[in-house]
Amino acid sequence: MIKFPKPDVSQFLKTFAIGDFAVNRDESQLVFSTNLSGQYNIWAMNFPSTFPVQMTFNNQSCQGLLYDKQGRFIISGFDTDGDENTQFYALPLEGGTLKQLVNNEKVRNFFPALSKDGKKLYYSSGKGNPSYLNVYALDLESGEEEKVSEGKEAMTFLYCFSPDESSQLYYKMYANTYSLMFVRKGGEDIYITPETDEHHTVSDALFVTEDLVYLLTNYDEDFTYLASFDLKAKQFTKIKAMDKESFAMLKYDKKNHQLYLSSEKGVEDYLYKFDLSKNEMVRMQSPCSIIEKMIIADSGNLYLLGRSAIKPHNIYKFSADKWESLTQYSVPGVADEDLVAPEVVTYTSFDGLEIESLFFKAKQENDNGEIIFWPHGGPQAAERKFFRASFQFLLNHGYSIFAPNFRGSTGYGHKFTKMVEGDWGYGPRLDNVAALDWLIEQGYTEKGNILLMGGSYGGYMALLLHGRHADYFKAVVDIFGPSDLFTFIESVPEDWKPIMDLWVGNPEKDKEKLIEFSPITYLDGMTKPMLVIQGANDPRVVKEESDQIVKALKEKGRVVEYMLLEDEGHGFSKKENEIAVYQKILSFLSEYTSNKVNV
Ligand SMILES: CC(=O)N[C@@H](C)C(=O)N[C@@H](C)C(=O)O
Repeated sequence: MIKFPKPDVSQFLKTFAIGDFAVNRDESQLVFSTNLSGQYNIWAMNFPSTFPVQMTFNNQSCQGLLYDKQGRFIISGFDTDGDENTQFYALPLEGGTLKQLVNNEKVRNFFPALSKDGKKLYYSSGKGNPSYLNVYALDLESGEEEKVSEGKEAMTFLYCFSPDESSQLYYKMYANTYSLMFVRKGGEDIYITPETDEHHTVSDALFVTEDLVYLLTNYDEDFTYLASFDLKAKQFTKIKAMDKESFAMLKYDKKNHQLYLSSEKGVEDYLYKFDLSKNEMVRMQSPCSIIEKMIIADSGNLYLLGRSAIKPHNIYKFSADKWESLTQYSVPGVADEDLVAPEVVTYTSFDGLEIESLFFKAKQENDNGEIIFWPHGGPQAAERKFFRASFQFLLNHGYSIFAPNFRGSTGYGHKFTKMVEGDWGYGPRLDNVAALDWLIEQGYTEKGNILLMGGSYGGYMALLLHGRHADYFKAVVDIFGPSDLFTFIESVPEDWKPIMDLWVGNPEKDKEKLIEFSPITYLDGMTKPMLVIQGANDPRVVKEESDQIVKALKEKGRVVEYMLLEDEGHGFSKKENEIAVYQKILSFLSEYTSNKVNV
């Protein structure tokens, strides 16, 4: 028999991803945004065939994908090379040429929604109100546009319509941990959680009838539960909570009068069905450990986008009590047994707080004894059991990866998530230091021998840990991390600015704290070799955040390499760039470890 060579490690980076999807009403077509051609485009499956057909060729990732309710066209949002200034387009069902509908240059537009007759496109936009957003209705026949709502006090989005479109649900975001929803009905705004000064969130909601809304909220609780709001009686009712789980997504199956819910519990998601007639919650088997989107068709069929630790993005269909995988994405040429699933470990932090973490241990035959310490981004997010091609690539090269869900992470209750607010650089930093000490105590590594890498808030934490605790590390990779909290606060998108005081701090009132928490304060401590990676169009952590730390370190004569990607934003959306970035990281890491590889 022919003996084939081991898979080329660059194959890990040739795994495709799916950003979004939509299904038309009669389920004859499904469209999805994927990088199958190396760059993100929209592709379709024209059922019964599941063979993917390319629909767009503009090579941009898509934000917002929906069908006209009568199935005549598709609406899609695209930005330009990661600038997040999303504009909306119509796309014919057979694909091809896009027709631009919304062109608010250099403006952020969000959440497209179509009227039932498909004549009006509603969207939330920074146009005329960059901090709090306005909602516009564009008449697709006449091209005339009217402002239907003006955001005040907080970023305000149109969320969805009632069945006869006479009322709308609006989402008002004061912070990641403080977001309310209200129904606009007959000129009145009716909040769907009881009035309180206590911060809480409404993370999803929908109309089941004109007068009945179901919602997910943590009002008066730490974890998010299912509740209802009766618009006639103005009555809020708690319906169902699950122990230490937060419901995250809610969908209504009208045909079977039931709800589908996803819930977050630490590093994985669960899937539930709630029978509205019997008030009964049943846990379902899920095809993946992380659920990213669900759509319920009129027939009651459930479509789900998700991924697992060793399985990349796929779209699944649940019909007649069976799951079917509509896409077949996997790591090309790599067997499941060559991929690494993480172990879930818990350690105790400096003040007794328990921190759950994912530990990806390189397979014995690949293990080079090196550990990469990975603080995640967000920070109000978490490292979870989702496939990352970059992790599998590094694991295959022998690097183990440790990723702690330090205080501030999601998935452990509202109080835990709030712990990072106004405390970017103390508690979370010491949770990371406790993780480093745990790794050393357990004999996995030694002080001074650890590789440090993170993106965004994780990049910020990598810089801060480097500046204040350099003795743990031998090399550091910062991927678009804020380096100075004062310049970061000033340069974020306008619609983030109202949340900055609570989230990060106020430059005047919290001046001392922001100096203490800014990595740039600790330049003298940053003595280890460093690689900085940045997308030139990143609107969240702008290029200047990386430019200034690189310049300051170079002036001090430190070893620092800088990789700038001209056509990327807050992430690497183009395969060619993604491969170049991780090849660069690999060669950088191997230069500072005993492990020499040819790349
Ligand atoms: C407002 C907010 O929480 N934004 C996050 C999703 C985000 O983009 N944070 C950056 C700083 C990151 O860490 O990714």
